[in-house]
Amino acid sequence: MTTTTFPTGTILGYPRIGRRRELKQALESYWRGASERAAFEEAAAGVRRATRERLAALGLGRDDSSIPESSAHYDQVLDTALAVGAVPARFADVLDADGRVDLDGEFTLARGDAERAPLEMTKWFDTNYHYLVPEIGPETAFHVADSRIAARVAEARAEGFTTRPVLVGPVTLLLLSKAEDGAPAEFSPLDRLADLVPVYVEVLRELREAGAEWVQLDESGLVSETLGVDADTVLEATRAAYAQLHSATDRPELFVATAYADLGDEAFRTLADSGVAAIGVDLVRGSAPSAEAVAAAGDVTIAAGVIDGHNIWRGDLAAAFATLEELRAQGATVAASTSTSLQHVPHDVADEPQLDARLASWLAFADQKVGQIVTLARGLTEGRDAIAAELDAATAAAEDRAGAPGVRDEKVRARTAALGEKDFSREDAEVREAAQQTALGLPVLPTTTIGSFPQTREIRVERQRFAKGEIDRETYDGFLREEIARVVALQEELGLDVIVHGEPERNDMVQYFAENFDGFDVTVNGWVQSYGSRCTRPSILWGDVSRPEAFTVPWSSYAQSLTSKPVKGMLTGPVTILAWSFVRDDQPLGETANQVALALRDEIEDLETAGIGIIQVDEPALRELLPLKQADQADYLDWSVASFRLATSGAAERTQIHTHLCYSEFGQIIDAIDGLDADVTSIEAARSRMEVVEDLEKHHYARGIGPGVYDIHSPRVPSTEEIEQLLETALEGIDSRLLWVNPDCGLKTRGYEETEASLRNLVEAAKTAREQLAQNA
Ligand code: MET
Ligand SMILES: [Zn+2]
Repeated sequence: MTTTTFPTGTILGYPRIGRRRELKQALESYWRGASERAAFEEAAAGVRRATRERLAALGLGRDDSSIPESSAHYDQVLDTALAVGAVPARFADVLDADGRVDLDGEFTLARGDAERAPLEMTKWFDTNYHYLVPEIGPETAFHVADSRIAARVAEARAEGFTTRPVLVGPVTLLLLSKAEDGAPAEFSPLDRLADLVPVYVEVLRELREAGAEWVQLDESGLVSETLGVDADTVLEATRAAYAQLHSATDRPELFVATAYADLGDEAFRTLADSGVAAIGVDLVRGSAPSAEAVAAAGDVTIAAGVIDGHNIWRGDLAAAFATLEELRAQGATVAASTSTSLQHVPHDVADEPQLDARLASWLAFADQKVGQIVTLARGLTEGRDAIAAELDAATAAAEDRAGAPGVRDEKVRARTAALGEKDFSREDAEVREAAQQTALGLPVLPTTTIGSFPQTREIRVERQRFAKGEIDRETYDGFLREEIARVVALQEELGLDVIVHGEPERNDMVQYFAENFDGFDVTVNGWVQSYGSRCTRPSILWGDVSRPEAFTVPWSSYAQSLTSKPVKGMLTGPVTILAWSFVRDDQPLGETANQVALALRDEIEDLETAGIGIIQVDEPALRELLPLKQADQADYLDWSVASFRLATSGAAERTQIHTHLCYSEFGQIIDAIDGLDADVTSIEAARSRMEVVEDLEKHHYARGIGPGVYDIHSPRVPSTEEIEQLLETALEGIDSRLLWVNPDCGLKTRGYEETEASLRNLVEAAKTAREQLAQNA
């Protein structure tokens, strides 16, 4: 057994897609068949190497386990699942005769193939990162199926580093898993803990052999109250798992990291009692363990997550250091850490030279945060005086930010202050339904799409050329209008009932709004991994928000001018704009949400005036921001639902307000969805095979609803029969008068060939279902 001390400063993880998204390029080129496996492996290794070198250059130690080995080709949950052989029966063939899985097997699980849907994807805690959901049943044969994490440790070792491998811990892995299809109703993946932990013991031995002195086991499952298992059961599982891991020989020291919410004394003590050597706590979202818990914890190291891993503000460094000193004064062994992995923030503020220098001085991306950790660690070793200059500089930046122009806009403040109850509600739903039926005259089971059409290479090229000034605004707008005309014509040819303009003018559904609202700035290189090779570039919401002028109206009205069918205007809702941006942390989110809502309300008014009869306000992130603690959820749902209603309730009765939410687990927030009071709601359902219908039925959901019948996350074309089947399932729980027929989400990541084929099948399936309904009537 090793007895190395825990590093004084560390981070829980680092962005892994590469500073210039090198891993994304490598993945997509491999998937396209444009590069060989060896070239892919080489590129992935290059990203890992660059990361280690960068972190060492920023001041983390090469050989003290402070650098996490947190890379993953596709997803860290998948990596851990593969390491312990959590491969569902429907993918049994990806295992070779020795029970091992290779790179292509990994991608089959992640992306599916012609016969099989991939593993389901869902949000990682309350972030916009999506992990692949392992499917575990009573028969899942856990075994070491893959040793890549150990291989990465060895690879680092060969390059002169002692890094700290990161795995999802056993309790969290099971909490985040779903029961495999066909498992008995009472089965819960956590039932398999006793079978799983021995495989972790083997993995730990491999890691030790590869040279790891510490291992990080991510157990954020311990902080969440939204995973459907009660706290006592989780603590009991934790006790059992870590007693066993602790008693294993030939293993690295155990660092259990938790993040995204308060760990709480009880869970902290459970971990400390089990003998783990270091515990990570999120002190941005949660509070430090109590003095008693610290005193009782013996010599466990507390990795105090004082630097926000989930947002980009430079923050109050002096307060962070004071927190560390306070813990230390209580007798704790303390290390400075980030509150979460830095995978949620971009690489480097220095990559954004276009940003206003003043704004830039308020920010810290991953590399700046590593710098802050190194500073705090130095303070812990050398004393506060040694870092006084850095602490003062951060304080000065925070003061500058508080008084900067635009951070407060009195006009915006006056408007939110004057809001009253009537600004949050519409006419009764039945009244609206009648008015809309008259205005729109849609058939039963109306077909539509979620908004975006494929963003072709051509669109991206033209956008680039416009951004670079190679073509003028008029030429670019002309190109976009042609694109819209093409997409409208295609939808008419396919026979869709409600038409969209296709969103070619938007590079991103949030950034587009950030660009057109005051109070935001956007980045150029600020990519953050969303899932697999997909990245988004969150905007920075730093000031009071307002809308200078109408901006979606010209596109929607142009589309409407081309067709007699209704065109659906397309906006992104306030909660999603907040969730997918880096949001100011100096006022309650609810206040910021209302500012965004008013800006959207202005746009809705203008769309209506321009003759747009259907307006969709997307809120795919509504579930994402749901607090992990039950005690905080009611307040969140109150302000988030209110902001949507504030945005939409100015609409006339005859205007049909749609909303769209993707990602499952709707049962948890169905009251809130109902509370949005949208006339029609489209949700993701194809991948989870319409599980959501049961929730809707139980809830007696009474307004328009479109559970997705076409999974747009993979290039697979669903057959007409398959869609008919899904519609049949939907009709078992949903009144035909309320059911809409649509894909799970927007089509922008898809190619035209598969999109056309899929939509053709969708329209065909709707037709058949309509005929059946007519026959049965
Ligand atoms: C992630 S939700 C996407 C909704 C958007 N209207 C689109 O179709 O792309
Ligand atoms: Zn969506």
